Amino acid sequence: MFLKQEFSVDIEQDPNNIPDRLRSTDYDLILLDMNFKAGINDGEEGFNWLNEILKVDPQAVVVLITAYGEIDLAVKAMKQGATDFVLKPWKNQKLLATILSALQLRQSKKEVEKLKVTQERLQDEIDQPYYYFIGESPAIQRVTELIARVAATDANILILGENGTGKELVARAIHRQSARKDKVFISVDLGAITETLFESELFGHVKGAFTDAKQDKTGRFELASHGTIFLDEIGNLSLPLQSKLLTVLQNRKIQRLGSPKETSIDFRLICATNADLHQMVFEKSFRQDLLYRINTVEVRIPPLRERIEDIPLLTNHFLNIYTKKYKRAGIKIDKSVIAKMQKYYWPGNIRELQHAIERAVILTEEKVIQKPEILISGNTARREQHSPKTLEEMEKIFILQSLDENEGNVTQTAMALGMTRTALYRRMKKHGIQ
Ligand SMILES: Nc1ncnc2c1ncn2[C@@H]1O[C@H](COP(=O)(O)OP(=O)(O)OP(=O)(O)O)[C@@H](O)[C@H]1O
Repeated sequence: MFLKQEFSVDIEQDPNNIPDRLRSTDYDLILLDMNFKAGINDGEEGFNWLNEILKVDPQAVVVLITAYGEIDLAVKAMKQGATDFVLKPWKNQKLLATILSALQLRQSKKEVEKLKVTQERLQDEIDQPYYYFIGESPAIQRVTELIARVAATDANILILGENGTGKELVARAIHRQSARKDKVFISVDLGAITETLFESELFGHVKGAFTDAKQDKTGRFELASHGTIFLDEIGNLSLPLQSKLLTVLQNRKIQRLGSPKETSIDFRLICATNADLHQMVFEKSFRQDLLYRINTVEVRIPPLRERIEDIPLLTNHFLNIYTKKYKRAGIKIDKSVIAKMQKYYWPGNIRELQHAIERAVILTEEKVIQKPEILISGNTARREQHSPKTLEEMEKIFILQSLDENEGNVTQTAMALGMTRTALYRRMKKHGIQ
């Protein structure tokens, strides 16, 4: 009755029900009597139940209470994992003080648990090889400048681009240049989370919230506290999940599944998608209010085929990485092969280029790779599937095609195009063609 004035209290008369109760409810503290059978007062039962409790929840905070107290018993209790020991008859104020300090311990244990998970995430981050965002093309320069400008603000960012264009890399670059750089960067692939696990993954749950919820779980938003949360493939969210996410973004509060408590969270939001969200809004498959909430600034990353000037640079970058990794120092790629690579469509963008180079480094027996087949599987004419949007782009493609037909011979290409070699070189330089 006394404790009920301060706390929410469940009373259990039969200790045999303890394990079931612990599995279904997350108790902050257990006040455990030591003798349950008439005539037996050696406290052994109390010790047995203490062990059972700690088996179910090693983090449990248990205060033992008994009328038959001796120092020895108290010492034994603490050794076996009890948090404190209270003697009957108790003094209310003393009992309250004991309980409050035990609750503080419980809070600290929870904090430690959360920090452990955050620490693991940070370690994952540190273990990630740090790849610089490489590119000199005007298109990429514009992206780099935009990153620098928006990173310092806390604005919500939406990164748009085809698969493999470097959206996650850009998100990490924004985080690294922001005031939150010393805090955690949490990446969530929404495309990989099932509908049923969405809430539990993102917002967390408390023990017993559903059948498999055996432990409390910290959600990704809570983990991202004071840091950055990166929601990849946001275009894959179903409409009901979009509403749930919107509520969190509006209130900046989360509620763990099964918990009545709301927790305020401070995070910076970066989203990415390869889908055309504006079109999806038009088709009513993406909520307009959610789009407005996430796209304070939009960063568009152009596909690789629209910045072929970067191909030699990226090729060198990945060659460096993989020749080191596979101990194949000295492998080079012939210029003619690079020219062919610049004509390829690269549907998988930089990720495809990266994998192509890794594969080539593993497979090649030559010091200088002369055969484009080892790098590009498709036929280079696939570029034609992509219709140029500007005159500039058309000119570039035309020059590349002509160079291809003339097997890279600049004099013959210039003749075929009806221009001088110098004029052709000037144009090739402008378009970043090697
Ligand atoms: N400009 C770049 N410089 C160096 N490496 C890059 C660049 N852009 C992308 N990469 C590399 O290409 C790979 C794919 O990049 P990332 O995962 O960021 O792409 P994404 O657009 O997020 O892909 P998806 O849409 O499939 O999630 C990564 O290994 C990344 O390091």
